[in-house]
Amino acid sequence: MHAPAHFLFRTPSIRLVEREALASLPAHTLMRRAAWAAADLVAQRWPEGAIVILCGPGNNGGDGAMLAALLHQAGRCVRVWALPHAAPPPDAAQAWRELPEGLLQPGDPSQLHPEGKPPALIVDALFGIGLSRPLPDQAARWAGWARLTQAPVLALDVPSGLDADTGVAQAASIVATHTLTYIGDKPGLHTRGGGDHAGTVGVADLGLSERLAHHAHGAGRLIQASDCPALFTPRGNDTHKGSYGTLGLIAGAPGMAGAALLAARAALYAGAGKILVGLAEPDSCSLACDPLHPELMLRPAGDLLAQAGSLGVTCWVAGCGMGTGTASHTWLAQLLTRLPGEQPLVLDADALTLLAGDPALATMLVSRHTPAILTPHPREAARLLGTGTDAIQADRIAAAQALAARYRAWVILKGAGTVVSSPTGQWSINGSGNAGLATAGTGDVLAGMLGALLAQGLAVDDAARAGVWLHGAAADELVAQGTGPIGLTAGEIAPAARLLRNRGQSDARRGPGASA
Ligand SMILES: NC(=O)C1=CN([C@@H]2O[C@H](COP(=O)(O)OP(=O)(O)OC[C@H]3O[C@@H](n4cnc5c(N)ncnc54)[C@H](OP(=O)(O)O)[C@@H]3O)[C@@H](O)[C@H]2O)[C@@H](O)CC1
Ligand SMILES: [K+]
Repeated sequence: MHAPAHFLFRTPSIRLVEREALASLPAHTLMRRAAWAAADLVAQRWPEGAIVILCGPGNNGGDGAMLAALLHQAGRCVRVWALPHAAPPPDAAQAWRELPEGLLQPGDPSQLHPEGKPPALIVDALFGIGLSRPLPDQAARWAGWARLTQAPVLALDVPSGLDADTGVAQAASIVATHTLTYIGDKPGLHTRGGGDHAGTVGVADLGLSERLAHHAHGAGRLIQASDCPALFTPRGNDTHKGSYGTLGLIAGAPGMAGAALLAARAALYAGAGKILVGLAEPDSCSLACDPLHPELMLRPAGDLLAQAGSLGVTCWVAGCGMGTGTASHTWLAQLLTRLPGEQPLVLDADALTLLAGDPALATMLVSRHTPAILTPHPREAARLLGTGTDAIQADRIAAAQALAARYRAWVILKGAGTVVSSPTGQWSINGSGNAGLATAGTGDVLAGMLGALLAQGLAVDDAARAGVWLHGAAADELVAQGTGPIGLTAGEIAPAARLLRNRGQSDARRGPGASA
């Protein structure tokens, strides 16, 4: 539970550390360390069988060539194919000089056993962090061949074709089952296409972790269970419902009551003491109570807001299926400016659309003392920034930071590898979750969970990180049980999250050694 933070570094920081190390270490040291780290991994993970290594024209190709020499010395059957390289950089040139004769193959790896056994392992050393344009046709063909073999693929540093900073993958990118990344972990391996292309990610720091630590101020973090200790703090016996907060939820316009119930039930399962649901319906509620969860208290949104002062609400969530009409606009403005005190606030879905459409609401949000949490998906983020979804997805970290700065809020940019940014631009990427979450209602569940954690007194930064991690981890738990990713339903996430919190809490009670 107390693992050190797992940092993520963008390419300029990695390049800086690489340059410092190259200047102070004997020639070729780093590439040798990179190749040794890969050779160790291959020996452990794929101890037998033939290995194909695909090399590119730069230092990533040099890593591959040096790895080939080491594996050959260890008695492994290795074949190397290389893209044309006129004048490789010095480290790579040295690696090619050291490559034993006979390993470098002419032609194309697809000619290798066309109908026969695939190699035990394909190593992708085509391109690393130096890829600056579309993959050349030959590399694209080799990547396609590697996919067809269905052999395990180990990418050195970065799967070729995947952007190490943004996770944007070219169509022809290598799809790796494993990635051994060098010096420090990289955001592009964990957001957008990173999850699909990098497989299991390991880090070889090449002895540079201390140097890299000097650059941690601009780095991000991968959110893991160990970053969310507050989720697993054991509850005291001498507590009551008031100890765990009262959540006020403004959600569920006519036809969208499901969104309100999903969010409210998720908040209940995430441990909120009391939940008041203000249904976004004009006069009276079409739903008197939730028959499955009569614990939830339902009333019209207007009534809930009018009574807010006497109800002791400790956190508000607004937006899930709330609608974007005049009444919803009024309720949102009321939430932002006219309630007694200033409780933590989560804005989702329709609340974000309203915000994007009215600068006056944005001004109210920015004027809050305590930053709110915004939970846009990429299309909502595009509306909030006045741009297109493609621009958001082209650099999700930059988009989350820009949103956080513009609205002076915590931003949770949803999607594969959810990005969290603080109002001042400190960013993290969620390390949990899977494609099962790509279904209606999961956003409502996340909003409800975040509200519940805030209502229970978590600080906004802890709640933002813990909420996204718990939501993703619950989906991972469901997949592990066979309930997804296909057909996972949003309503199943909350009970799985409850299980994880309680399991982690009882592990915490048992003390060190127990797993969350
Ligand atoms: N330096 C060190 O000590 C260490 C480095 N390490 C390793 O080096 C990797 C970075 O090496 P790198 O900078 O040489 O970049 P890399 O990814 O090999 O590719 C650049 C080459 O590809 C070319 N090129 C680019 N795009 C292209 C395209 N579409 N189509 C065709 N060509 C294209 C580009 O040509 P140019 O753009 O210059 O014309 C250049 O020749 C890093 O990921 C790690 O694996 C580790 O060993 C640790 C120690
Ligand atoms: K690579």
